[in-house]
Amino acid sequence: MAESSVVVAIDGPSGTGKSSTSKAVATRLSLGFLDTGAQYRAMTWWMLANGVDVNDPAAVAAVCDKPLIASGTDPKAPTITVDGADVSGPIRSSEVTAAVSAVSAVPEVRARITALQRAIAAEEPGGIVVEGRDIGTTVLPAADVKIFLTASPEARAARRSAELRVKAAAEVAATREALVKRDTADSTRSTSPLAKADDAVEVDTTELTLAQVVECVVTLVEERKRRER
Ligand SMILES: Nc1ncnc2c1ncn2[C@@H]1O[C@H](COP(=O)(O)OP(=O)(O)OP(=O)(O)O)[C@@H](O)[C@H]1O
Ligand SMILES: Nc1ccn([C@@H]2O[C@H](COP(=O)(O)O)[C@@H](O)[C@H]2O)c(=O)n1
Repeated sequence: MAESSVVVAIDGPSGTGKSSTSKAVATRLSLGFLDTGAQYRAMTWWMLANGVDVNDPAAVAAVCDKPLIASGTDPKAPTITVDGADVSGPIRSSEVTAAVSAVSAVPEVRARITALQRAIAAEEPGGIVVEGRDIGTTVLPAADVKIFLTASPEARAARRSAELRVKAAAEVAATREALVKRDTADSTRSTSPLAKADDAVEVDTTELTLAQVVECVVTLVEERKRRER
């Protein structure tokens, strides 16, 4: 690890705080930030916009090299574009969220997006925080620091519901069900499933505030940098 450069991989299930933590850690340590879920969402958005049957892996594989997906890595203002158009809003729609696990399970999609992620990480000379599901296991197995965030399904559903301003008990329960369903699909696909790398540090965020999680990760990164000196 070069003195001034550090690569941090943050993985975990949905709603565990990967994006919020990664952005804050990257800002604190002046590193780049990459939201890899946004890239799978961008691919999914393009498939839906172009009438591709997302439940047909062969159809998805046949066209997944067509959209030009680009990510900006400033943690204070990350961007995601498809063929030059800003898709940061549309990729968060419920249609995209419901379809993304099917698209991200297609090996050809993963091969293309993994190559893109590695290229982006390599272009950040000062280092980067990359968050997703398979960063520590597959995309950047030599990352300097690997974190696997977890939280109970109840805590995650409560966080996501607060974000979406959902209050009714039935809607919170539906949010919980949707999170668990996506985690199950992401953990059981055959190519590069959601998994903790053997050398990742697991942080259960259920009872922690976001500030506490950020502090914990910054401490782990700084300890690693000290060991390297
Ligand atoms: N430790 C925490 N305590 C309370 N709320 C948190 C905590 N961490 C994150 N949050 C909130 O939970 C919500 C989900 O966080 P975030 O989007 O960072 O999770 P994620 O793991 O990246 O989710 P996804 O994988 O679905 O994109 C956000 O509203 C965020 O502000
Ligand atoms: N490294 C990754 C990151 C994400 N995915 C897939 O994208 C979906 C959306 O991710 P969010 O973080 O935006 O919720 C996720 O459910 C996975 O299907 C992935 O496969 N690998």
